[in-house]
Amino acid sequence: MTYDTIIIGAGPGGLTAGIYAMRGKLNAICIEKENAGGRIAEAGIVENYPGFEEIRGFELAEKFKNHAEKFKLPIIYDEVIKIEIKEKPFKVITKNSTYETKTIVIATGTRPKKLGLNEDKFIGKGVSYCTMCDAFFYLNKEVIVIGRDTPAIMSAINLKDIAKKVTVITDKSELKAAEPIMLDKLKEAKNIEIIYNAKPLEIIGDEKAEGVKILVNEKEEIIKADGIFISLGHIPNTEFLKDSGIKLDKKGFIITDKNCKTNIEGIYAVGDVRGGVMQVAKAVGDGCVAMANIIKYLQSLK
Ligand SMILES: Cc1cc2nc3c(=O)[nH]c(=O)nc-3n(C[C@H](O)[C@H](O)[C@H](O)COP(=O)(O)OP(=O)(O)OC[C@H]3O[C@@H](n4cnc5c(N)ncnc54)[C@H](O)[C@@H]3O)c2cc1C
Repeated sequence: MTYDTIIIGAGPGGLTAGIYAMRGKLNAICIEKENAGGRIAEAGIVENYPGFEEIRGFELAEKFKNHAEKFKLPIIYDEVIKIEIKEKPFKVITKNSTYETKTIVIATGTRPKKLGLNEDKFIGKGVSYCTMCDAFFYLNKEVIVIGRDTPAIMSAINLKDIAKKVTVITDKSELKAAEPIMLDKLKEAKNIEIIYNAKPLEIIGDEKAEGVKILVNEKEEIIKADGIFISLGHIPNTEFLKDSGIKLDKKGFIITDKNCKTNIEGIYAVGDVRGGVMQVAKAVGDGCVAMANIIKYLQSLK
């Protein structure tokens, strides 16, 4: 069987594309390797997705999944390991099967670059990878940003007007910014302190993160804070596209046009995997735009 469309990834972007596909009466499936709902399930409270003044991340993820299921989007739990697009129909190859399709939506999101220390047990308990999402929980409190260059600078700038104090810990001897104006903002802020050449050794705390142990000037030190933001950047989940022919930028994000179309006719990318702003509202908007264009494209084939 050849599907009209296969959506890879069941996060907010993929599930929105799925809802539009089912309402457009396409023969569609969505393939998800972990949990339908995507990364928003990792968020504590979400306060910036319109229509929901305050909702827990996992509840919003569940709502996206239930909404797609209401329109009978089939979600297949499997991991896509390769796509073959040189000939039509395209082939989507998973660990367990091979599917044929006229169009593809890539909605595989990103994963955060990790510190590689003991941070996993503190996620949602004082450790976050997302200032845009979680800064407000540290209103008038002290926070640490661990990172390098633009991601760390952006996090510190996002936090400086909310937190009482921001301590940036970096293992570099300087921070390089994508735009020099960012460095001006960093220097102007009276509540940002930067500790250079500092190697993070361990997040400290029992139930909740309480600070970071660092090695600086050959001495171990503990920097205490109410919250810790890890800002080392994001890694797009695009390894399975290696050698596929789909154009990626130098960081591995998928290059698209304003309609979310990749360099290949019939193949679209939505949400975080396109880079730029990484928020649910954008992923949902992309899912809608991509599927509306796929529906037009499929009609043009008739
Ligand atoms: C802790 C945290 C808090 C956040 N808070 C907010 C917030 O308050 N507000 C906000 O707007 N945004 C927030 N975000 C960001 C938001 O979660 C993302 O912008 C959004 O989930 C992106 O949706 P997406 O569909 O592009 O990708 P994702 O949600 O990342 O979904 C991608 C899906 O693809 C699947 N997948 C990946 N590779 C494959 C493969 N090879 N085969 C099959 N499936 C695959 C993944 O398992 C995943 O389910 C937060 C993120 C985090 C981590």
